[in-house]
Amino acid sequence: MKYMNHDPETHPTDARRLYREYDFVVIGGGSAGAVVASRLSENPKWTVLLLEAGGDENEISDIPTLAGYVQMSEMDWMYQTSPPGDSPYCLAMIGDRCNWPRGKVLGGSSVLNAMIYVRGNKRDYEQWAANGNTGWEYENVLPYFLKSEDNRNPYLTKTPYHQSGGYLTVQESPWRTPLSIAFLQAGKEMGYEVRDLNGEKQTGFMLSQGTIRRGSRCSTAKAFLRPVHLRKNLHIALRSQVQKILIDPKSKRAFAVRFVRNGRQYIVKARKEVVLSAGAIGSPQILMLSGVGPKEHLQDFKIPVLSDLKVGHNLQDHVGLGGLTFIVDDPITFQKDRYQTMAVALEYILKERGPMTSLGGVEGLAFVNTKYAPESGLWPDIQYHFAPSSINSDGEQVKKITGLRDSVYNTVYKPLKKAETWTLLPLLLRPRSTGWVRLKSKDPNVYPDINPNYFTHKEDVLTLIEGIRIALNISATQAFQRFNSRPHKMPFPGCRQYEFDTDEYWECSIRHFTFTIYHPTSTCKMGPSEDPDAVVDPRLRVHGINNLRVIDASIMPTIVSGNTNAPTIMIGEKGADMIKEDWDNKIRSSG
Ligand SMILES: Cc1cc2nc3c(=O)[nH]c(=O)nc-3n(C[C@H](O)[C@H](O)[C@H](O)COP(=O)(O)OP(=O)(O)OC[C@H]3O[C@@H](n4cnc5c(N)ncnc54)[C@H](O)[C@@H]3O)c2cc1C
Repeated sequence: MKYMNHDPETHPTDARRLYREYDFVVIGGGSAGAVVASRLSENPKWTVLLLEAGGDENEISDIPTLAGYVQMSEMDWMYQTSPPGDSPYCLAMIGDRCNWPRGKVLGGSSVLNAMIYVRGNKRDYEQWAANGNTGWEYENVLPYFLKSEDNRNPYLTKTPYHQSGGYLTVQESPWRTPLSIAFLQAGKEMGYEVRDLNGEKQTGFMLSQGTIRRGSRCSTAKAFLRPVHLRKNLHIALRSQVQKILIDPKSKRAFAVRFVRNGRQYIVKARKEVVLSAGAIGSPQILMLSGVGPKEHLQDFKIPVLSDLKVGHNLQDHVGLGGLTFIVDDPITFQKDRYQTMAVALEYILKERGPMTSLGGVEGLAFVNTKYAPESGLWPDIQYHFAPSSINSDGEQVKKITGLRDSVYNTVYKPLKKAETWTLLPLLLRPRSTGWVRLKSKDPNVYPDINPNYFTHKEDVLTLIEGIRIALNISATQAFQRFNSRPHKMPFPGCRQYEFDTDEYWECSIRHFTFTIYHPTSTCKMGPSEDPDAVVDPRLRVHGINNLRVIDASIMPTIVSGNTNAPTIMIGEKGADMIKEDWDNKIRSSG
């Protein structure tokens, strides 16, 4: 028992008896919320309540290669995009709708994600700052990336861009296929550098860095909440779904939160602040239900408007072509039959090594420039995820979680059942097309309308087509030709009328196998009061409302050029520090 108390990896307890009032109530224990709750409760004089709609993570979600199996489980909200309008997408999926998994579990989407650790490009943050978000320049956010980090690759911690000793363990997977080396060699052949893409420059190729610890997933719950599970001033309430933030209409002060737990409704008060960290879908939904959002939209649902803000607008996501598959001859790829064996499982359990530590199957990453990228070459517009597997490699699990239609799977991927395959996912880093999250009902249990509006801007389509052509060039390098790599040319049933490799063929393909790696952001955009689209100010306080902040991926003014988990954790760190600074200043000025 004593050992359990002191083990920094003992799971936090689900608080049974809650106080009526806390200094801070944090809504959502995801990538950002877990960080915020952990950091705020460092002050022993403050009481903090963390409300999380889901339960706890488990042994399955801990295993990196099983990342895809956590989707569509009870840990997943299982959102879907609404069917598209004039700009078609997700046509290869049942009902023309893409699945949008989000974590409904302590640790949030960091429990479902592929664990890839990428910080984005310096210029992303310079752009945020240039748009009025003072304090978010790269030099101001880098210290917060470092503060979290416990990097376990010594060659990286020697540089000024990495740190050890933080809560969040980051490391390369201890295992990889030989094709990962071909991927790096291909990059060199094409004139790119193999470098730390989280370091000085982002352009180039590298082996994936991931949020894993001793071969297992390092979610933000594991990283930031387990080590503080003995703190008396931090209560974590699981299976507690927030319905509304209560805001006094006169003073415009957020003073309490209403939530449902085990079928009962509760109200808990916040003495100092309410912090909303429910993610890019949950946060705008809760704000709108609480009277903060676009006036006309709220009036449609007869919700009294307390602050007329563009909540839910500006939805951004990284989108690309899924299922771009290449075939090789040698038995060196990641196939279910080859790697889901007892020997592999034992290697993972006993040695914390082996194929099961592979980061969601993504072994390599690259950032490259199409002809549309800025001339400096330092702000790439396409990212690749390299996987030594494809849609067919994991039985029908990938088909299930992507929602692929039988007709597509059976004609394009099923014939590859026995083939040795690998995949490149070309992803658009800075999409011009933006979408929205809107209420469908006043009922908090009804999921909102999620419309990413992919490909409404022609430039997005053209850039992605360039990205696909560069991917074909990667397969054509000597590094991959050693394995006789060639593209799988079977068209999607809806694209048979186009000749392979024409622009029309690729546009049709991306509108069919539209693939997101689930990076929705920007629905509660950060910006100064002059910015008509801003929801929160640069200190993450909701415009027009007192004592309410949003701290999660939804505040990004523009999506970062890279995977969004690490930047969201950084936002959690910086947001928590701003709260500390602001309350410190208040005490000083009142004393
Ligand atoms: C399948 C998948 C793969 C991904 N792969 C990667 C990757 O490899 N690398 C990467 O960098 N990024 C990846 N991402 C994206 C990344 O994980 C997210 O950007 C990040 O986790 C977002 O953090 P957040 O704090 O904004 O939201 P979340 O982490 O989603 O947290 C929101 C939390 O709020 C809770 N919540 C929501 N509504 C309520 C409510 N009403 N009441 C109480 N609680 C509520 C949720 O249950 C959740 O725990 C992936 C995402 C997914 C889904």
